[in-house]
Amino acid sequence: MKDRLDNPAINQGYTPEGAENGKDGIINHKEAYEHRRFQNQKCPSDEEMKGFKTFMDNFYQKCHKLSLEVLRALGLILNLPPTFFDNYMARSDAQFRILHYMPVPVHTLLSERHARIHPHTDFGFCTILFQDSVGGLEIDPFHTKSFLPATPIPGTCVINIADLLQRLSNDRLRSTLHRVVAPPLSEEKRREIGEDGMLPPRYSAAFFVHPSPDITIEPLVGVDEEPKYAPVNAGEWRTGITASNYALPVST
Ligand SMILES: O=C(O)CCC(=O)C(=O)O
Ligand SMILES: [Fe+2]
Repeated sequence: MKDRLDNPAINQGYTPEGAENGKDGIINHKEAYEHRRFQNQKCPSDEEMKGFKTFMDNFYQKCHKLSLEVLRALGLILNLPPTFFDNYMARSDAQFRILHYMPVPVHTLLSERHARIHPHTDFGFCTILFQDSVGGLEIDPFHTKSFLPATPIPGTCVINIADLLQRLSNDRLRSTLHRVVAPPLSEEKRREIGEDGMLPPRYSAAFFVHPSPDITIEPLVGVDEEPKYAPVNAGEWRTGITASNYALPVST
């Protein structure tokens, strides 16, 4: 398919169900489209989908602005000056992902080998997550395999810390382990769906905030504090993990 995401260095386009599964062997039931700031060669044109690119570009800009404010707020917690993230974010090219989790048989999603999205941490700075009212998103704040529902609250979004902020903050901020599984169902809903019925679809949108690709992420340490992580180049980090998630060669 011409619109398919196939280049981890660009990480833009459409991903069908089954193309991105967990390394833990968990099968993911989702499809997604990724939009970028500077490169959108695989975005459907106005002839193919009228107004889609304009809508995505506009929403993207709003999320980009919000991401700068979120980072400023997180910087306050870390005692960093308000301009600290300016250079980190000057050439930021976040990945805006829209997700469709298709209807799936209840018994499939309740089996351990299946999920809407397997347990993982995101790997940029942080993620701004918008979810519909269906539910099923869960977080494991202390990485103890004890997942709690992140129940949808109308008019709000979820902010997840991701791996590069954990590294930069030398573990002061912790990357959020999360997954999407079957939503909690009332007895009545369970009866209505039945043992062999289908769970309703779920829609969400994730804005993955990544720093400028040329930046080095090196832990900020105090006097007498040891860095827990080696420095990494943000662009190589992103391309490497994307290639591994989609089982694509790095050099395509
Ligand atoms: O759909 C969601 O709520 C979560 C999506 C997610 O975690 C991801 O795409 O990395
Ligand atoms: Fe995620």
